[in-house]
Amino acid sequence: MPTDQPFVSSVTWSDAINNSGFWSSLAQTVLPPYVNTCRWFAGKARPQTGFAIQTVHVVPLSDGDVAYLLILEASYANGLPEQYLLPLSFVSDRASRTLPFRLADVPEKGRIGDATLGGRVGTLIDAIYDERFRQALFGGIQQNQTIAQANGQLTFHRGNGLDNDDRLHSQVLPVDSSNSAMTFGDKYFLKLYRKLFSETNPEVDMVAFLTDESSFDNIPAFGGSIVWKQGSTDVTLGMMQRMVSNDRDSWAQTGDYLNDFLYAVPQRIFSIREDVFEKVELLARRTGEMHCALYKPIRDGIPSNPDFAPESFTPEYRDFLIQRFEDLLERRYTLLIDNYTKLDPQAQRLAWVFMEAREMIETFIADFRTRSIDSMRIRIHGDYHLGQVLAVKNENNEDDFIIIDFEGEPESSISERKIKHSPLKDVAGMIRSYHYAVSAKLFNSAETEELDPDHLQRVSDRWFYLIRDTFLNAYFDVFGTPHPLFRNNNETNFLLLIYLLEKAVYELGYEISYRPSWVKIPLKGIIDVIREIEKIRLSDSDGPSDVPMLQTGLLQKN
Ligand SMILES: Nc1ncnc2c1ncn2[C@@H]1O[C@H](COP(=O)(O)OP(=O)(O)O)[C@@H](O)[C@H]1O
Ligand SMILES: O=P(O)(O)O[C@H]1O[C@H](CO)[C@@H](O[C@H]2O[C@H](CO)[C@@H](O)[C@H](O)[C@H]2O)[C@H](O)[C@H]1O
Repeated sequence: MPTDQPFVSSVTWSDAINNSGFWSSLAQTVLPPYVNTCRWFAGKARPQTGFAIQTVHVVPLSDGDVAYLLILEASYANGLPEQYLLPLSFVSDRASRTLPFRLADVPEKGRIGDATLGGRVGTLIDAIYDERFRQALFGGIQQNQTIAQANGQLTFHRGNGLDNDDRLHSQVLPVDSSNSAMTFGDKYFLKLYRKLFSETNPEVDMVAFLTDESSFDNIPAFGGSIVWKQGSTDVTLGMMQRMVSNDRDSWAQTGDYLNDFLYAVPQRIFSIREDVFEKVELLARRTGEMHCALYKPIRDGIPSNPDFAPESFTPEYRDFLIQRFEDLLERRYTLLIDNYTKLDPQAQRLAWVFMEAREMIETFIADFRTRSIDSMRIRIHGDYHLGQVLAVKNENNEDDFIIIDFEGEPESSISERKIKHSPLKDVAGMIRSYHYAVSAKLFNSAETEELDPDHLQRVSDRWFYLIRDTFLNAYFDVFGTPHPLFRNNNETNFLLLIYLLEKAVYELGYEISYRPSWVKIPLKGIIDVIREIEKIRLSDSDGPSDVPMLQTGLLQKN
């Protein structure tokens, strides 16, 4: 618990809803130190100017008690305020014996602080750890409930993936991430979104669409959602899906396969097991099938669902992508310059090549404005990598994959996340992820510590190129080319390079901020694309000719 001072108020827990003084006092005392310890709070590193409780919703519990859903506003010295969801329960010492859970089982991260409310001594906890609250959410979804609130309504929507179940035992998943997850009887998975936006979360759109309007089975079916309706604005608070019994995610699975590969490297044996290629092909097929399911062409001039109707590469989209890329580049170059001296010499060399290539990259991106592109854009996963795919057994006990987490890129706004892209953006995400997997394994393992880095780089590249090409071939086989999504190889190559570069540049910021020792991985990815751009530039007679050549000498040493 982050504060030792108990929160004392003469207001009782059940009367608190109507007492604004109670909430402002809570927001100024107990909540700031607590929220700053929470994994889901993204504002920890920003200068904060205060917290306020913007809205409080009541959630009635089965025993007559209540929990509250707080919409907490965090304000900063710079930039716009952010809204977070904080569910709150009060466990009084007196009532604790009659509850269907033990306070002692609530983990430290779920304990907000001791409190005495209306003379009752107890503990304020994050209500996700209160079984009664979890059951209230589940019951609300099952019954399509609407609970009127002072500020709008709390509405629960039942999805097509829900059966008629009796009470199912619930649990909070221990994974620490930017959201919170709970499970119901190993059958359903409910995610509560912590950072809120005044729009429907793209994950709900995507999962509901794939469940209800496609035959794509490799996602957990849509079980329902929890929405705060405020006039015409829908704020998504949570989403339920079928729970998937899984071994691990594909990142962990690929890591295991890479262990076998890694152990042979010091003996100068290059060996990839056949089943590794089979897994890569299967994942590529599932990825292609997902994109086919998201491609709903307009028939007789009428889209089946306008939100998912394919669109062309309009001038507006091109401008948006170029602007977004230029802003990203600007932010990354600044970050790189600020952190340059902290990088090791090898990373500094790679960073230098990236900095030298700025003009060439900008010209390559700008070329996107005028290049002829007839391929179409659709809604895509948007944050696709190996960690977003669960390794499962299907009903015939065969290996398969289930795709999760359709929320989109965490750095982007919700409107941006709903913009249609070429599905090659997802393909680029997965290719980058394979590059990460092999690089992280080969360059961070004791087994290869003594090996010549240039040799290791060649081995790593060889693994990556084989896997990448296996993935791409199996992916395109799903469509048969040409396809409206991939009109010709020229367009495909160009778009793939753009999205690969964008992803690697994005990752550079993620690694500088969170895992500086991994910074070389995206830098190497960026430089690989730069080399490809070079090749295109030299062979493309229509291409720009006044861009300075790269200092290729720097590229020879990785
Ligand atoms: N339907 C599901 N069934 C079982 N486990 C799931 C399901 N969805 C997600 N998970 C597990 O929960 C973790 C977090 O889910 P994810 O959707 O990635 O949430 P976040 O947006 O918080 O990262 C996943 O890595 C996976 O282990
Ligand atoms: O938390 P999210 O899944 O939304 O994604 C963020 O974190 C990811 C790391 O967990 C990060 O992914 C990068 O590292 C992965 C290996 O840990 C690798 O597989 C991905 O290809 C690479 O992009 C992701 O970029 C970030 O948004």
